[in-house]
Amino acid sequence: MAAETKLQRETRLTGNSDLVSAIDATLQAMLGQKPNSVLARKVVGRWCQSANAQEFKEKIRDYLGRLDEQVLLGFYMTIQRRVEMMEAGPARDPRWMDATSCLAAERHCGRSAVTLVMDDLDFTENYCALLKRGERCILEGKVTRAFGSSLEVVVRISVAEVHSGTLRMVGNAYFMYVVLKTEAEKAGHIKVEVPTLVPSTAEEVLEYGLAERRRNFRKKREAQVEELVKSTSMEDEASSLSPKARPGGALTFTELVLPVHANHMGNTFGGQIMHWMVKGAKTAVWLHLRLGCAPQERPDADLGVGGKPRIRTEQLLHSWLKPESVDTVHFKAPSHVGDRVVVSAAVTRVFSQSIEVAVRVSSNSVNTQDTPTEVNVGHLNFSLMGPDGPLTAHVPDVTPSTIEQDLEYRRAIGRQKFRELRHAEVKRPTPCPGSCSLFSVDLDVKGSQVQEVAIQCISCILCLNDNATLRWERLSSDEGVQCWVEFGLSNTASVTRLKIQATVKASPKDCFELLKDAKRRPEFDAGCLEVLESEITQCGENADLVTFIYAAAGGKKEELLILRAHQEDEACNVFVICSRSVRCDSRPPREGMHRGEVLPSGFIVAPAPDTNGTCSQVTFLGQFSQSLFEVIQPIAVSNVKRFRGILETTEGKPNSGGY
Ligand SMILES: CCCC(=O)SCCNC(=O)CCNC(=O)[C@H](O)C(C)(C)COP(=O)(O)OP(=O)(O)OC[C@H]1O[C@@H](n2cnc3c(N)ncnc32)[C@H](O)[C@@H]1OP(=O)(O)O
Repeated sequence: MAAETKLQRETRLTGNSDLVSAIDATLQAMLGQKPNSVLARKVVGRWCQSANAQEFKEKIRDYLGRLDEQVLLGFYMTIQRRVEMMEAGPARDPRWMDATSCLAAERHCGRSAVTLVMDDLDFTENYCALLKRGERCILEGKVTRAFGSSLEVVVRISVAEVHSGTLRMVGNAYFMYVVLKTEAEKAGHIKVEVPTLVPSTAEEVLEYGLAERRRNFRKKREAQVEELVKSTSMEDEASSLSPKARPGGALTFTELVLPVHANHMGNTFGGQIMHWMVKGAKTAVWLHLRLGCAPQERPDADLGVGGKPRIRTEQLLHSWLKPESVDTVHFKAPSHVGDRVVVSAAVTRVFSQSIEVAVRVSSNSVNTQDTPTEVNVGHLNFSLMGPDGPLTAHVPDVTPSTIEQDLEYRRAIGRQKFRELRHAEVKRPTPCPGSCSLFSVDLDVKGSQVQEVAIQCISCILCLNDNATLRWERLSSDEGVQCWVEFGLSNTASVTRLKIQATVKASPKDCFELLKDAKRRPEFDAGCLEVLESEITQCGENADLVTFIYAAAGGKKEELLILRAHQEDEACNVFVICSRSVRCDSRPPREGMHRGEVLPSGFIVAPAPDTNGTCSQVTFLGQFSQSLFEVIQPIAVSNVKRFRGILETTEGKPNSGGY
């Protein structure tokens, strides 16, 4: 895309009515004047022509010369922030995230599905600053796990920096979807099942496990918040109801659901409801801030929640709200085109680093005006940012005046504790340099988890073999050994998969016995230098934990801690053995040795067609990071040839010599 010229940018921004009316509102507050969109447009134009705040101050002198210099400099920052937020629109607009997650959910189910819950909306980077015009914002939706009639989808937001060619993850959100029943299914009380999802890569296995935990948290949220409120200390309770009440900023507004607000099923688009909720929440916070400002004549009248001097009106002009997190937004019931959607938002509590707003949404059709149905509830958290950093500690807290406000105020602390608890529990491990954390899973050898990981590993290999959506391209066919490659999405984190197949003149059982014997691995695997026999631990009947010493790229040695899982189907004469790297507290990396890691890979051994079980079809399925592909592919092909060589010359008898 050709870069936008300065003039094109100015034309675009001065023609943006949202931006112009926001600047107009700020000017009205600063100058105490009537709406004047012509002036606002001119100010935006001058801002576009200025390279920095100083230049802006000079250029704007004829319009706003009477304003204090500091105010003008702050005003420059305000416009900058608004433009950044506006340009980051697609990334943070919940409508885009909802549409993305819906596409992923419906693709998996092959039928219509609706949003039930959205949560864990987190932005890890200052996405507004990253997402400049001309950069590509990529929203990727992926099903993490299917349950019964529901499934979880993660939406990852990244920014592709066109000039540097890098892809940076800036945020993510999780959605629960439920498949929509047909009229016949509803009438017959038929239970609908979503197709199961078999994770294949380590990343998917990790998300798969965490999805279950996240679901449990969602389901027990309300009860657990109540528990946490009960356990809140007496000091917190004492700070609640007070005769000197200062209720949180609150407002209610009504929206008419038009066809443009509805999704392809005629329901109000979940993302549209979230958009209204965000609008309501932000306005409630601004009201709270406006009403809670220190009076000009007594600037030190009262303190903010963090014990800092209360925020002043002029500071508000240069501040902006940063979304911190969105607690579970639960879509309890649908609303439809023609409904009146009523959004009520109220600030419930101000913490030293965040401001919580409760938003309730109800809906009713024109003939049920007096009996609205609650369709949605959510809690959104913001922090107040100024040109020099956070200002939340300067914001006055809510002092509840009614029993309902008091209840919400207490629950806010329960919700905050719940958020912390959930984050600690479902947090994805962050890679630490030099340690194996990219592809490995954490393992407690004595726990039941070993069996679960073993089964997932087997499923992963079977899924790779059977998955009709994978695109295998034939790479080579040499001495009866065929090799295919499957390239994933070409982004930095992507994985390359390799399939190698050969017919071996030996029974599937003999092939399997050779593969299963960890000590014999170096006989056919050129990279495997040693197997630490004293470190082979049996984990139940179908798995073992083995430390291998491998030759890593560059000739250095590295160790791999591998969980090997196997499955024997004697009746069908089909055997599967696969391995993946793990982390384990009882087996830390030995001193001076780098611990490498590998993604799940393995062998499927089955009778070769038309050989009556005397010959086997051996299929190797491997997954590697793309950078290693060139090195690994020829080694993997030659390993399969060596493996075949051992079995065809020595009949694979245990310890019968080798190479
Ligand atoms: C185009 C983008 C998508 C959209 O925008 S859709 C528009 C926005 N969404 C909506 O309008 C949906 C409104 N909600 C509804 O209509 C109903 O709540 C909905 C989704 C049909 C479900 O109703 P029911 O069938 O009565 O619910 P149910 O109790 O049988 O549960 C169904 C599945 O959901 C699960 N569930 C319920 N509460 C949960 C929670 N708090 N956290 C996580 N999962 C939860 C429940 O376990 C069940 O799943 P499973 O069958 O066990 O897998």
